[in-house]
Amino acid sequence: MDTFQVAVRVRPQNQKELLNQSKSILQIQNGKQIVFDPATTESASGHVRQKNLGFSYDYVYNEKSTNTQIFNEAVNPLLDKLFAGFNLTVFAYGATSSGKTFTIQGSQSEPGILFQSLEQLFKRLQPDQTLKMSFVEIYNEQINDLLNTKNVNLQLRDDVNAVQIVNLTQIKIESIQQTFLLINKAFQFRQTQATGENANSSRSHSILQFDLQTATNTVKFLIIDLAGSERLKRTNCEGQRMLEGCSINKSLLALGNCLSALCRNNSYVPFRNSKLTRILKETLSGQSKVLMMCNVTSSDLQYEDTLNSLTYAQRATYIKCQSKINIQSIQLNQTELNQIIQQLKEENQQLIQDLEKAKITQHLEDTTELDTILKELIESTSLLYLNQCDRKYLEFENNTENVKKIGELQELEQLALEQSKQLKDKLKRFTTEKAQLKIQNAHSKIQENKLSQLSILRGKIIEQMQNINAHQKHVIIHQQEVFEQLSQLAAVALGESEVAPLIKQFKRAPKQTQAQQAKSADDLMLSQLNTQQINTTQNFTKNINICEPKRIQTLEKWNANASRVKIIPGLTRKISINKYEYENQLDELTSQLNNMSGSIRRK
Ligand SMILES: Nc1ncnc2c1ncn2[C@@H]1O[C@H](COP(=O)(O)OP(=O)(O)OP(=O)(O)O)[C@@H](O)[C@H]1O
Repeated sequence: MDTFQVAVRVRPQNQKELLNQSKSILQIQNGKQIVFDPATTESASGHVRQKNLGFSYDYVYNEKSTNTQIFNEAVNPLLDKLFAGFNLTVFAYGATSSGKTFTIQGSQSEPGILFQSLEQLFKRLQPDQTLKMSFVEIYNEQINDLLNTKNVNLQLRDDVNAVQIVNLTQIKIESIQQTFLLINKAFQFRQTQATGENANSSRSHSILQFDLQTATNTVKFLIIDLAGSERLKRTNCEGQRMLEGCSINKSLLALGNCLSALCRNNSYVPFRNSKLTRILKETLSGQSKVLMMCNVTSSDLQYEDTLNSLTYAQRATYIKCQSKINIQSIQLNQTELNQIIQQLKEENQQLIQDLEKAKITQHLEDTTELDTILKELIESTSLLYLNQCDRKYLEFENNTENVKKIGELQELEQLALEQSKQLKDKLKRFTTEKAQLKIQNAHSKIQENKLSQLSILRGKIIEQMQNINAHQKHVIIHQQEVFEQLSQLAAVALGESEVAPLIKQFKRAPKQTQAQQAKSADDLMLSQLNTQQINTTQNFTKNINICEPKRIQTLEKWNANASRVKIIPGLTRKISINKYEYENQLDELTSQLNNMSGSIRRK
């Protein structure tokens, strides 16, 4: 049995996915293999992508698989190992709303693997063994005690082999009922919020630990429900939710980096980069049996997320660490000894096979390592371009509310950039012709990703520009009409000699700009957004206000006549109004013009 096992679970499509008639992009081939975007798939948008990527794992579960089936096949055998003296960690990974919490906690009718494990723990517990429990969450890089809510922001302390959480509450548990109550209460304190994708999204990583103790030995069983990896755009998160999202993504990226280093057997593994990876150091460095439950949906609405999760999980399958039995001073009965002997035999067999493989296929291992690095490079550059394009679009929107998001995206870009740089450095040692060819292919793929992200960005910007232009065009046409009416009224109030130059200036302005600036149809349309024209309009309305006394004078003269007819040179319409209509119209038109100028400027 491998020390690090990976199971993938595909959840049934949810209401949103069904309503959108989304297509399935996953094809489960057997209990161990899955094809992403198989050759026959067509997405909801009709666009055929067909990456046709095959992945294999220790277990693959489909939409109909139940928590009980998963527990019996993947978790229960690991509990044997726990009782034989091995530490054990089960963690759920996946995008937001992919079903992690459902797998761990389950529902009333379908208890998750946590509750099923608990039943087994109590069933197998020997009189000389005790069980203790602790429960924390990591929220925004802060560790909070879920068994004592006053105990927040706990610190970590490095011991020889493990990292300890200082002042952590540990409660001795003696019955299932007592433990259920404690856990259910603790869940209420866990940070959850509604996001665009999940009405009850976990915003923290939760780590539940059971210590199985005898007089001489302690083994640990960790059940971890990670917060969902998320693309900030998809979850529509802002403010606090967005900060949480960034912190979640950062710690998951740190975990991914540790997994990569482990699968390449690097001597240095960057555990210290996040609280999550510091806590998991003991688990991941071979002192624990590990089951990673990777949750995904088959819907093509989550195309990128599913691909990312499957790739992340695939990387974990390369980890070949040897778990050590957790011996302090251990007294084992015959059955336990037999189990350990069997375990050691299996591992020994595995080692012999690995050694043989290593001797014969040294260069193949190099190729595998190169493949892994290139795969990660493609992933991290894709993430980089995605973030860059998201940021560029926010910058284009030029909205003050975006400033914070832009800063956060820049931070993520920086991380992805650093990771890509490190990976590129690693590529330098692969110098054979075959390796160079692979590297060249990967670079073409990276370039392709970049171009496709840029073309999406370009499409979004053009669409937005067209919306803006259509709006501006409409406002300008309307503005000209209003201006014309206003000119006539103003001429009555101010006299033609004062108004005529302003009218001339107003009418001439667009021609100058068009001639100077228009290079294409788009430019021509944009040139109508004429600052000079707006300025003239504003001056014009200002003049009318400044000339208020003159206007009153004119109006007084007007009293003598009940109505008046006037034609202004250069304007086509006649006006025939009385004093009150005149005043009302002038006020209304002036304010309309001001509003429109403001509207154009804002756009
Ligand atoms: N296998 C499944 N069968 C039925 N319903 C499921 C399954 N998996 C998930 N769901 C439902 O999908 C929704 C989202 O699942 P869940 O909350 O477990 O996602 P999550 O990955 O924990 O999300 P987040 O990271 O946002 O906390 C829930 O309503 C859950 O009941």
